[in-house]
Amino acid sequence: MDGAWTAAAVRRAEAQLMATLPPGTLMQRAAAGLAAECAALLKEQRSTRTERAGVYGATVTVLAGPGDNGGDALFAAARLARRGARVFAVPVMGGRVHPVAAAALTRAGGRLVAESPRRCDLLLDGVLGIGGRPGLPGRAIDQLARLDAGTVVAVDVPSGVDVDTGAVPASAVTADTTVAFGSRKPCHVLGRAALLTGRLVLVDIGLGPHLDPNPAVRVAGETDIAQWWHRPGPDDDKYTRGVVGVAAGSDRYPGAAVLATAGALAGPAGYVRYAGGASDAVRRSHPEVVCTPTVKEAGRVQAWLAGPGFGTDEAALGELRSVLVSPAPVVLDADALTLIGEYPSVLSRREAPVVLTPHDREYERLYGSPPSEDRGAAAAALAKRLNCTVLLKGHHTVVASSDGAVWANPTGRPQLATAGSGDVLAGFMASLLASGMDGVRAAVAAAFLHGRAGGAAAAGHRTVTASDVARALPGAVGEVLTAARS
Ligand SMILES: NC(=O)C1=CN([C@@H]2O[C@H](COP(=O)(O)OP(=O)(O)OC[C@H]3O[C@@H](n4cnc5c(N)ncnc54)[C@H](O)[C@@H]3O)[C@@H](O)[C@H]2O)[C@@H](O)CC1
Ligand SMILES: Nc1ncnc2c1ncn2[C@@H]1O[C@H](COP(=O)(O)OP(=O)(O)O)[C@@H](O)[C@H]1O
Ligand SMILES: [K+]
Repeated sequence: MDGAWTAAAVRRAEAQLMATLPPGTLMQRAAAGLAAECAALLKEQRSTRTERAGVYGATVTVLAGPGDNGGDALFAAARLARRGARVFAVPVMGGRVHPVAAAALTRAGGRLVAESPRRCDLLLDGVLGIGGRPGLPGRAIDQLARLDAGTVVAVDVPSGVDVDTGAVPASAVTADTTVAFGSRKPCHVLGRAALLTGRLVLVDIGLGPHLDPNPAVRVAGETDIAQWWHRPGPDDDKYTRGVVGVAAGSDRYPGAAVLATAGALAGPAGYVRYAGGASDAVRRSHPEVVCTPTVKEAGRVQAWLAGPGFGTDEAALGELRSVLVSPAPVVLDADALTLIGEYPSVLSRREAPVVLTPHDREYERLYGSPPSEDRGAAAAALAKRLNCTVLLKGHHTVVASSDGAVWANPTGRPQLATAGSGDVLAGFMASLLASGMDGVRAAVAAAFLHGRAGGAAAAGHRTVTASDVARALPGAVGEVLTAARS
């Protein structure tokens, strides 16, 4: 399991590490990694001035703030200047810059200027790092507005974001690449700041052994998911692999039933039962699913999904109650969330795990106000209040457990925002629960694999439908299980 650490946690780890090293070592490690990444980017890109790719002759502009973040940027720029780049550094906070790094840059042939050429091949954002408060100084805003950069590289974090929460309450840099030192920070994986981060490159400066083993935000990878996955063995049968029940869809919305069962079929459970008013449509699309009209007639299952497209009337409320009296873990999505918002008491006295999967509007129905920009805290607050696991959907989906642990999903892309894609996710997650995975892991793994499937389905900029995502799920599962073995 990987993670993201707050500014304070990074500083504690840095202090421990720095005590073992000669002064300036860490900044040189950071600058060397940053310069290497910039050189690689310049090799991929033809300079607008020289029409040649590479560091030599490329124009590099540095926006330099007053602290060590500016220091990293200036030391890295000095390395590029030594390799023949034309470097212009613009101090953006009243002329205050890291003095030793600025001297290194000028020695290497770079220039400190009040204004750089309007066009540059690479813009280094060294305005603010983990010492930054949200927002940018006015001079940085002006420079960003006038510069035309081939590529924007943020040093450690995109300046202006709230490093610890991923909120972006004021102006901030939009980076193509962010080169982070030592560890991820929450702004790289949460909220709008994660979008401004662009591609994330981690430079190892030796911090790992000094970081708190409990990161502020957890980030699952292929190895975690492969470890959690229940692989069928020779003694398994369809029942021991888990039976998943899907209470979704209706005469009016048969599609939700078809998509939710498609998601469930892509998971590890051995048997999918469907309960609801869309049996004909489900049977036509998925002959392997066993259908009944109601939850009570469905028999025993190891996990339920309830909600997508099943309506919010009395009958739907009755079906939701039937699901919630079963001792099995449940995923509640879509209409079930609306019903929970109206009748929160249906969740009381429930002991088996519940995973709620709201998007922002559903969150508001459940919590009474929209999620704050601190999406980790927002998901955790709802999870605590309702004593459930919460998967808060969005461009960077967040999972929170009722005890306050927050996970950020590293996969996914905007093409997943397509009607019915949430139904597929919910069905798939219920199958993970039925196979024996706990609520938090099922939510984290489902979001990860759903994002991967969306990515595979959208390869080559293809338009993606929810059915495409469902079809791509088994491939995404196979890829993750295979990668973790090799
Ligand atoms: N501490 C270390 O050993 C290392 C730190 N490194 C770099 O150091 C950075 C942190 O440097 P600093 O602690 O000097 O802090 P920053 O460079 O992030 O910020 C400098 C100062 O800017 C001012 N400031 C903050 N927010 C502002 C705002 N919104 N508007 C105007 N002024 C504002 C504050 O006075 C702050 O102390 C990291 O992000 C990383 O880039 C790396 O060199 C690796 C090693
Ligand atoms: N901008 C975005 N970028 C990436 N993924 C997104 C974005 N917006 C939504 N998603 C994902 O798309 C899915 C949409 O689910 P949902 O809103 O429930 O749709 P539906 O109800 O139509 O099935 C979720 O997995 C969500 O995380
Ligand atoms: K920065």
